[in-house]
Amino acid sequence: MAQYSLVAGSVGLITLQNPPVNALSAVVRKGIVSTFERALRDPKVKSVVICGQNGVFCGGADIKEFGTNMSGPPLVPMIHAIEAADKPVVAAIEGSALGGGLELALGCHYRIAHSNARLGLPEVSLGLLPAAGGTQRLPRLIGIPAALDLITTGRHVTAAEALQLGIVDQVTDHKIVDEAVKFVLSVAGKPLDARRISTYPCPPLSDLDTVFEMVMQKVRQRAHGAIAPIACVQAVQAAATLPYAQGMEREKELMATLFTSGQARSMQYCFFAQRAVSKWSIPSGARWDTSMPRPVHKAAVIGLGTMGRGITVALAQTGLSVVAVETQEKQLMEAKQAMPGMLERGARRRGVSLTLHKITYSRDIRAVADVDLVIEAVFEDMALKKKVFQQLSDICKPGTFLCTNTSGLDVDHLASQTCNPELVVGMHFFAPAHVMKLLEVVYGPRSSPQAVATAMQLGKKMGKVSVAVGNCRGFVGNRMLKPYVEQAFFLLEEGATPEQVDGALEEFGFSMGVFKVSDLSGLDVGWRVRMADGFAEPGASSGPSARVRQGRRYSPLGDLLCEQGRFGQKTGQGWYQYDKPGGRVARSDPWLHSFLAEYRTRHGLVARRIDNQEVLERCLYALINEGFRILEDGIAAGPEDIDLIYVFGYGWPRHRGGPMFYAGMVGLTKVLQRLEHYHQAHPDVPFMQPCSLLRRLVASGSPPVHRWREVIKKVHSQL
Ligand SMILES: CC/C=C\C/C=C/C(=O)SCCNC(=O)CCNC(=O)[C@H](O)C(C)(C)COP(=O)(O)OP(=O)(O)OC[C@H]1O[C@@H](n2cnc3c(N)ncnc32)[C@H](O)[C@@H]1OP(=O)(O)O
Repeated sequence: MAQYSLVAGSVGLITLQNPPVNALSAVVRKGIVSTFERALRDPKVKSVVICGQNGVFCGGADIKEFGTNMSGPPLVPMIHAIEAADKPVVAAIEGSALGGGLELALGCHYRIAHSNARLGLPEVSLGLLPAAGGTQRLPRLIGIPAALDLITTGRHVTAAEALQLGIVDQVTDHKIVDEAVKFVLSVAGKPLDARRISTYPCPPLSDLDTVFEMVMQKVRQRAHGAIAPIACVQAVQAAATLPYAQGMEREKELMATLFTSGQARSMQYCFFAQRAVSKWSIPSGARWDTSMPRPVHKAAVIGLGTMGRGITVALAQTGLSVVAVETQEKQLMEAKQAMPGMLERGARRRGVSLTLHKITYSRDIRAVADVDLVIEAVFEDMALKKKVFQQLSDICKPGTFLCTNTSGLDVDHLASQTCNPELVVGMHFFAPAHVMKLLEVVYGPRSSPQAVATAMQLGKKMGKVSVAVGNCRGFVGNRMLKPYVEQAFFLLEEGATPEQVDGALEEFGFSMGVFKVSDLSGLDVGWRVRMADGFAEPGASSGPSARVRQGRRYSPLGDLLCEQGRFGQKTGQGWYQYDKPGGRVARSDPWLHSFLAEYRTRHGLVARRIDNQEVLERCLYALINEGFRILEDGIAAGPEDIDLIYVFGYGWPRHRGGPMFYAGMVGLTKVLQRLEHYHQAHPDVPFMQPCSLLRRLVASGSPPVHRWREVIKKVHSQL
């Protein structure tokens, strides 16, 4: 609702009240309309201030209302009425003014912000555009280039930047309502015509067509198939080329298309999924709201390779004291040299100034004796990690949490090396660890609720999307990756090329196809794992049984490339070729194509024409099927956990909502049928055998994704 009061004798104060973010629900809109009419009617009232309760102006339209029969007064006429008023209206902004919240403020005649405020039009990240006049008013106020930047990226700006851009008229450190009242009294009686943004002409820009062409090209490239950023550009183009009223019509038209698109549904699902996974619960019964995290003031990182450096930077950026340990002199020196640059670039990326970081370096693991939490990030080798955990257990003060950054080794086995296994959890970061948003927090059967809560909270502090997952080989993300990569290899054997497979996946929306990712992360990483698992053996990749391992179909293609020293970007050759070792631009490699042709001949395989539909179905449905197994095994608590892991850690396009949500969009019956079809065609590929949870969901009438947990609960209760 909206509360009304009269202050300073002549100012009508409207306070938005809808905790926690004062979203513009139907009741709030109704409240604004009625209180505003009251203020206009009251002859005592000479001006109006609009603010939000509890330190937040407004988090925008109520996202929960989208997809329902929206009732109550619509935003656009409400904002027009505010702008048209003949009494001055000031928006008093503190906390957030986002989406519809900022659009409401843009309808006011003046805007004052507290220095803590963050403003933005983030609708694009919900698959929408700012359709309450935002695409028409913002370019008129701050010019086309700046408006395009804010609207197409959805980025939030600080009060200081908002002032610089001209979005707000004043920034204050004092109480926002007091300042706004003072301000509105000072402008009483001044003409308002020049304060109505909708009447402004769009600031002229030379060579408008070229500007929009270039922006559109850039936005399309970044969008990976998402339609909202493109609609945002089109709406701003309307602001630049049409009178306001026609521009508003165009905004409405474009919004209508987005609003009903599957993409908007997917992205809004991701928004709520992100909040849902922070409310974690694990099979032991421990939960986010009953498990108290312990404060972490000082942390340590063991091992300063690529991952260790990134983790150290991510910890230091949160203001923690960090002890960085590396036993090898050369690696330590390199890390010391690299870290300041990483911190500087990180500050620039986050738009904050570089502060003094408290990192101390040591070659001696005993330097971690007094820290609250250690993250081990040494080479991915169980024997080495075991040794480190034994040492840590001896050295660290009682109660220190011991975390491992393993990407798939048994966390419980590491815990068993220590005197206090309840203090051990996995903290699986993704490279580069100071940039990538995902963190898998891996609990073992003995991890204490406090250890899980502490790792989850530390992740949040580091700005990560932290997802609690159970302990199994590869956890969630890497476990699902295995069948996906396996299918990609099989497709090459059957006639596809890396370019075709990657092209199909990139067209689907992945920022990089599976083979480009493999080249980037290094083919040797998977090779080492396959060797440890007894799949890849030197010499076994070319014999008559090369394509069968442990009774199932196997492709030794990756092993063969590694045997040739083709490790990807780092060696300048992998599935593609690069201009030099460390090169980044993938080029098609004729050698690889002849190698594939020879390989097929050697194994009596006849290349066939494979269409992109088959590429997508085989790679994605194999991955999704494993996702269902993970849910069935209780390794992930719900589909949201899996979806966020894929969106934030594996480049799954957000506008497709994550693999499990996508399966629901495609239709579970169809996914099941296609898996059955492919399993029949490839009975020696166990990953294609449909998971029983998927069958169960289909048998239960394919409920929507938010109801899967009920079915999963039933399955677990019957075990
Ligand atoms: C018909 C349409 C016409 C016009 C176009 C207008 C469109 C819009 O305005 S779309 C909405 C645009 N706004 C946003 O995208 C902002 C979304 N919210 C946030 O970014 C953040 O919540 C925040 C920065 C405002 C606050 O962050 P934080 O303090 O970290 O809190 P949480 O994110 O955990 O949120 C707390 C709580 O509030 C719920 N919530 C937040 N924003 C909205 C919203 N706009 N509508 C509905 N609910 C919202 C969020 O889900 C959390 O709920 P739970 O506690 O139940 O998890």
